[in-house]
Amino acid sequence: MLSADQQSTDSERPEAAALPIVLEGVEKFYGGMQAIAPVSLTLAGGEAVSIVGPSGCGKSTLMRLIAGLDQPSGGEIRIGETVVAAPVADMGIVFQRDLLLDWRNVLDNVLLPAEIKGLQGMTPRALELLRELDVADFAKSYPWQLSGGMRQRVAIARALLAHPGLIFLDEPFSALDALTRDQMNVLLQQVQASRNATTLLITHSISEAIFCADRVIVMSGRPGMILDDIRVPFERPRRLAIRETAEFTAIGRRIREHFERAGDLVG
Ligand SMILES: Nc1ncnc2c1ncn2[C@@H]1O[C@H](COP(=O)(O)OP(=O)(O)OP(=O)(O)O)[C@@H](O)[C@H]1O
Repeated sequence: MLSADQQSTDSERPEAAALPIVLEGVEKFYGGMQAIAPVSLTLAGGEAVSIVGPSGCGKSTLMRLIAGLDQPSGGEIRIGETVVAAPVADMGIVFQRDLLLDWRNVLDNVLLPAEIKGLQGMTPRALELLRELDVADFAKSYPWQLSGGMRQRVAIARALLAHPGLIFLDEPFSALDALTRDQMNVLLQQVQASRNATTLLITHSISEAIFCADRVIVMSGRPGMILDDIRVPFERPRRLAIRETAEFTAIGRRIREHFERAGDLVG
């Protein structure tokens, strides 16, 4: 017999519709300092987009503006038909620091957004996500018992819990060792491929930006502006071996040349 928790329906909601994101002349000043020069950009619903650029060029600022966590100094951001003026409800977000609560076990960490939003019966959904991210065996463990890669898997599960139509990832893997980061890149593109969410990934890694995205936006040093917008042609699911192909290498070279020209080095 199902428990009361399992009988509820929030857990079975369909994936949210993937929404397009439109930026028109978006700029940001902090005091007299221009962090972002006017940026215009359209992300199609369901598109997986990476933003790569030198440190301090405004990548995180841009993501915060799109997520409604900060307001632009000029221009407009729309998600679907709605102008962003407050934190966006339909989003899952993953940061470099996983922000897991050490006193809650893994399952309860994943369920935290459901508690905050008052969603009922999300335990089956949370367990299903932990299975998808290959950490179900650790559902009753505490974050401090997990490796960095496992913690980020849990953070991704938490971000996906409420079926978000938008997934934002701000340098999610930059604290991980190289091998774990490769595994997480494969996992992320699997997660993207099996969902219909618009995904924005911020990264310093050119290789990660290409591997995980349908499109790479290259930003200049501060004030951040768009230098290039590159379509990534590889089919999904992707294997790490595509990084050795001439096509992948050529995209990497094209991105690197922007930074070499400007004197910025990116990993
Ligand atoms: N709340 C703030 N108040 C004042 N200045 C800020 C604030 N947030 C960011 N900045 C400044 O705006 C610029 C862009 O910062 P942002 O964090 O968006 O860059 P980034 O490209 O994400 O950098 P990194 O790759 O190093 O994380 C930086 O010069 C930063 O110091």
